[in-house]
Amino acid sequence: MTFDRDSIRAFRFVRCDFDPGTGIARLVYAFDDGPELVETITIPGAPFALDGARAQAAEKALRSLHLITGVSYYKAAVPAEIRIDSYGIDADTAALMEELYLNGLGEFAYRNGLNLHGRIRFPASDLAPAKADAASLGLRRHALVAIGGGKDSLVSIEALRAAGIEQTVTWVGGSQLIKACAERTGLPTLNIGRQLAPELFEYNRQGAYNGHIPVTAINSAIMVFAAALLGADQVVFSNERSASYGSLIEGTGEVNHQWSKGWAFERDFGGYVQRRIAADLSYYSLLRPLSELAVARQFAKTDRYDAHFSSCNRNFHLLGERPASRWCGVCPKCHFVFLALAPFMPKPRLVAIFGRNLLDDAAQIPGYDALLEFQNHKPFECVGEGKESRAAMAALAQRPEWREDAIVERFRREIQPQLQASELDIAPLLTIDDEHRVPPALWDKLSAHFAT
Ligand SMILES: CC(=O)N[C@H]1[C@@H](OP(=O)(O)OP(=O)(O)OC[C@H]2O[C@@H](n3ccc(=O)[nH]c3=O)[C@H](O)[C@@H]2O)O[C@H](CO)[C@@H](O)[C@@H]1O[C@H](C)C(=O)N[C@@H](C)C(=O)N[C@@H](CCC(=O)O)C(=O)O
Ligand SMILES: Nc1ncnc2c1ncn2[C@@H]1O[C@H](COP(=O)(O)OP(=O)(O)OP(=O)(O)O)[C@@H](O)[C@H]1O
Repeated sequence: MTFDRDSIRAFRFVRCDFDPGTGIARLVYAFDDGPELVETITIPGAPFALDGARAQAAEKALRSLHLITGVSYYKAAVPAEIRIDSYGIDADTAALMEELYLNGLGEFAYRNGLNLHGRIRFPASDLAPAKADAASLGLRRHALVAIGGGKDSLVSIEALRAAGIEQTVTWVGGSQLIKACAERTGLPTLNIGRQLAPELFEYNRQGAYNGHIPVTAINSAIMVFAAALLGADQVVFSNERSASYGSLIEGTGEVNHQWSKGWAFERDFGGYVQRRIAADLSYYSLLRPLSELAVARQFAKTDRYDAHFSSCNRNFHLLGERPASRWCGVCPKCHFVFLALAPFMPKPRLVAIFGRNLLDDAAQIPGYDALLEFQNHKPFECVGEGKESRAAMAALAQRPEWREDAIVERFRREIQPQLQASELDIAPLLTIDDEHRVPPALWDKLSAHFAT
């Protein structure tokens, strides 16, 4: 099996199918006439018996999953042509996919020196069914809540618990760390299986293009498919408002590593689900109105997960080694989460979570400079905005227990004098925004919960 990315002309969505007897969905792709690349998704709870309307919604959710998950394979060669062999799509669907592939592969394109503008064209077909609003399926009031092992989803889970919403804590893939967090919630759990086509890893070894993909969009599409099968009316993510802002790169503009965690994706995909899959299925992020710092403040309210959670992405590789402890201590996410929690937690508790004090380690100065957007741009990672890092650091600079630690002391001496004091106030960054898709009745219950 040889892979020569430059000779490939077309990426093909070959077919997708779902076996209700086993709960296995098969998503099939190919480059030109090459081997079939088969990704499988396994939804626990089979056999599934679906009536006419639910079966139709599940089929539509399966197709959108097929289209979204294709991004992992398409990126290997980014050929000029995209073909869909076994079904048609309409202009609405094509537009959503073009938006997702272009923006979700923004960091990938930047790092590979590729210009994808005008290149990604999903073929809208005349054979696609006429545009029709999706029906309501009479889904039961139940939330499938995505859990990622980090602080954000745990904040949502506790908020939904406080609001009395029935929930199933749901994750994709085989992470033991996520499993441990999910079990710690004490709530019902659902672990969805996902196996990428193994040929992709071989293609990577042979020089395929590689880089970041919009993994939150993939997890979202998987969970919407699961909700349609299981009859739940809500898919809840925990993407904060800070995720909508990318890194500002000189000469390039904004590149957002976490584009599919941002508002534009949530708005457009959530609208698509209600328009095209099921009118009573809501996809939303419960934390959209909150900044990263506001989420950190919520997380600090309980120590229930201190010994279980980790936001360090090095835990989540499919292949290769994982860090020896839950926090590697040297990556942007470790840096940021330590800093974001510090204003809201007693110092001994925070140091016990990480096993060390990252703010008293001068070797971490370059990492913190990037977070502060000082002589560097925000890292390509899931971290808060530069203004949040600067405000958190300024708050610590006033605290006797933090101000002499190496990184805080250096911030006071070298960076703070160059900044406007008015921009370093933490309070305005903790305000609740009103741009979100949280169902109004739930938001009425939760806005007070999130305000302090
Ligand atoms: C864990 C991680 O950060 N992985 C990124 C890393 O991948 P790496 O090559 O080091 O190892 P693996 O994760 O084991 O993946 C092996 C290859 O598989 C391909 N692949 C994997 C998953 C997938 O859904 N599609 C794929 O095509 C890929 O070719 C891998 O090389 O570097 C990769 C290249 O930059 C990243 O794509 C890997 O990111 C994962 C997809 C991932 O799950 N990352 C999340 C921890 C993550 O970044 N979450 C974001 C959310 C933002 C968003 O939705 O865009 C975040 O926290 O910022
Ligand atoms: N394996 C997964 N399965 C399902 N959802 C996931 C998975 N990994 C991450 N998510 C979800 O994707 C969104 C973004 O993930 P992210 O890593 O930012 O959140 P987190 O793990 O909850 O918190 P943190 O930012 O502290 O890591 C969250 O809603 C999270 O629940």
